[in-house]
Amino acid sequence: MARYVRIPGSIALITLANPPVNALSAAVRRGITETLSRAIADPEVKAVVLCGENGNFCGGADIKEFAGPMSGPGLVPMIDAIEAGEKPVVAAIEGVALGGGLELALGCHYRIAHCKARVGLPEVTLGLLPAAGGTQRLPRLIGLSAALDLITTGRHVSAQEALQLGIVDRLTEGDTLGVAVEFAQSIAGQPLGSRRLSTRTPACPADLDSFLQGALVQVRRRARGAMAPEACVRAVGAAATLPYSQGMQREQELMASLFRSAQARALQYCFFSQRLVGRWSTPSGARWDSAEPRPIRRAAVIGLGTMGRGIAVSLLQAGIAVVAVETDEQQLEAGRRAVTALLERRAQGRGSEGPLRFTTDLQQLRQVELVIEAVFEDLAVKKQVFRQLSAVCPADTLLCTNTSGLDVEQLAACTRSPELVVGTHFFGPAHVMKLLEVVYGPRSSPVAVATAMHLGKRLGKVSVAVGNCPGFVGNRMLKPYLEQAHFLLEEGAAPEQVDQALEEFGFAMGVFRVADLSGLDVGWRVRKEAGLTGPGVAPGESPRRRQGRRYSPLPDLLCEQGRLGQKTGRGWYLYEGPGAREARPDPWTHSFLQQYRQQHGLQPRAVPQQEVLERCLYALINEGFRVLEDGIATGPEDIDIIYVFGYGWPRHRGGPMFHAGAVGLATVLDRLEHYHHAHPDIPNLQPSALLRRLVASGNPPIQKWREVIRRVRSQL
Ligand SMILES: CC(C)(COP(=O)(O)OP(=O)(O)OC[C@H]1O[C@@H](n2cnc3c(N)ncnc32)[C@H](O)[C@@H]1OP(=O)(O)O)[C@@H](O)C(=O)NCCC(=O)NCCSC(=O)/C=C/CCCCCCCCCCCCC(=O)O
Repeated sequence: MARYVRIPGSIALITLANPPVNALSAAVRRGITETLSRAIADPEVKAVVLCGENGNFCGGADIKEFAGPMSGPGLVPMIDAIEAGEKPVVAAIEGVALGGGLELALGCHYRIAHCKARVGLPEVTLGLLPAAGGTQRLPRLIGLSAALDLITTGRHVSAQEALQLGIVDRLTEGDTLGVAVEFAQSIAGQPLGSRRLSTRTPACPADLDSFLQGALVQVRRRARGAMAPEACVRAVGAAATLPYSQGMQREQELMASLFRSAQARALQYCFFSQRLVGRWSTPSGARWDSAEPRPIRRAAVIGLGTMGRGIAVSLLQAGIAVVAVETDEQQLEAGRRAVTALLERRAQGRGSEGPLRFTTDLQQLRQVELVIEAVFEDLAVKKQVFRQLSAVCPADTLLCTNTSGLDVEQLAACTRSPELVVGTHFFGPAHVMKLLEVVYGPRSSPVAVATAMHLGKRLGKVSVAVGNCPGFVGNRMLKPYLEQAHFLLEEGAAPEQVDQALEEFGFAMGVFRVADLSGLDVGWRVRKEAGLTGPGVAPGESPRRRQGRRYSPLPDLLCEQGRLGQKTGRGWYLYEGPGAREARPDPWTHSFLQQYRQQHGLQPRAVPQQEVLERCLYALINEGFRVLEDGIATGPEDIDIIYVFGYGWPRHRGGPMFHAGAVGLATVLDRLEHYHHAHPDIPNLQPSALLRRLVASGNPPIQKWREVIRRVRSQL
């Protein structure tokens, strides 16, 4: 797992060989330890070059090993041995040097990188810290402040920035290995002194205490409730205040507190799930490894509202030529201005966008290979657009809809080639948010799904393939969550109390603050169309019952009052004025709720925080199990990735389905049974068959759920 070659000029070349990213598995660590001893023992060898196979230096410790007992040589003594050796070791960095990979390079005496390489210490994103000396050596190399930034964000740094920061000594545009070997020859025999980073003193800000205090406040704000960023600050702080060996001890202690934590497990699950969702399949047998995506060079976006603008920007930034279409000149002009402004704002340092054209003429779509419709969320309007598109575009054009939950199959039915219709559900702002739900209908062809999934990847999104049903995965599960939040208000809770419980759980914003931000009229329109409120409601129907089940008209009543959220300066909360962002609890809302409860004979009670969390989250999770039963998502990982990337679910809690497993499926079942017993008129609280089956199967680990799901589906 590490190859050793003697090359002319007294250089030993050690190559990490564990494709695809040369992760530091036990075998690789053993290989490095053995080959290094060999180089040190060989009197002919004057210097060593360390590189990685396959165009990658090293992607870090082998994350798969973290789940089991760690064995084999430790990373820390291995890296210490490199640094302490009397022969210079040069790291030749191509591709990535991440995590333990960069720590390994920091143990080397020199670092030479290819200009396209990336380096970083992303351990924090896995719920860990760089515990192979990274928190102690990096501050000694680039100063405390820069090291803290890299270690607490885990961001990847380009080779150019790495050179500026002083992480690497030299860049090359050509043959990295050749340059490193030549360099190694040139420095052989020179004293190593301060090239050993552990011997240096880190450069620190003048007021260290308040600097570290500020850093703690900042990381707490950024990732509410996450343990690893705080531990990173403390470990880097130790580099500033303790001698190297004691700092290393502190680093190990802090790592031990994270290593087996539930948060680290959740974050590592997210890492692998993000990759797993790329290996999609559909019930009709289409698969990621057999369906060939079509190349997309020219696309069109229909509708330049907020979503359409973001989608156009996203396509352009991926180098795809875009025809942007609006219905009339005025809307087109507004769209043009908005898209141009977005591009200008994002252009700094880029400027490799595809060409952009604006038009009101659908005939201009004859040359495009893919169209994304992003018009008003109204089935009749969208159907009309699809009919027109089908008439104008070549028959083999892929037609995508950016609906957030309407029936993709009904749109497909309006076209000549229904097999080339899929949903591409972007999340706003579409040029920023990472999630793309790719929705296949019963007739979507493998090539259509593959092309949309591949397009998502090109746009830098995490794409998840899901089946067609109202709301797809994300919005379908959101419905029971929102519903519980409204019921809790009826029963005595205040919006800020519900939000506080959810924010303490880790959401950046609670449900009511999100509703105010997105606009309460969005859901109002959907409920009107569904006949739940407005003129479609049967006369004489009780305001608190719809279609035989409990219903809360609270959000409808707010909309009727013109309280649409931030844009009107009032919603569930009160704002300084229309468009202002700071939400303040509103006495009006409190007295409105009081009157509402009186009017409906509801006795308010103190709702415990635990109940807020359980009812909102378990109702959402229960719907997740139904989504799995129905085959709308293939596995729990699809749901979790959708929620982490699209709905602000705290990543360190792994996603709703992972959370259910972490709490214990039997507990979730028990609490749902309890709440359903108390509220028999809320069908969403009735535990799903799959949840029952998983509990009966002995609460298997989430990686084994798919087997149970297959059995349940085959029986349903
Ligand atoms: C940028 C990447 C490297 C590459 O991206 P890309 O080209 O897009 O490819 P991917 O699809 O992402 O990856 C390809 C496959 O490779 C797998 N992969 C990638 N990286 C790793 C890895 N590090 N380990 C294992 N496998 C990896 C990936 O899963 C893909 O396979 P598949 O499709 O899933 O099958 C990108 O991959 C990337 O970003 N990788 C992760 C980089 C990273 O985060 N590195 C940091 C890893 S953590 C680390 O390095 C830690 C170092 C310090 C450890 C010290 C350990 C000491 C233990 C002490 C224990 C103390 C307490 C003990 C107490 C107790 O026992 O109880």
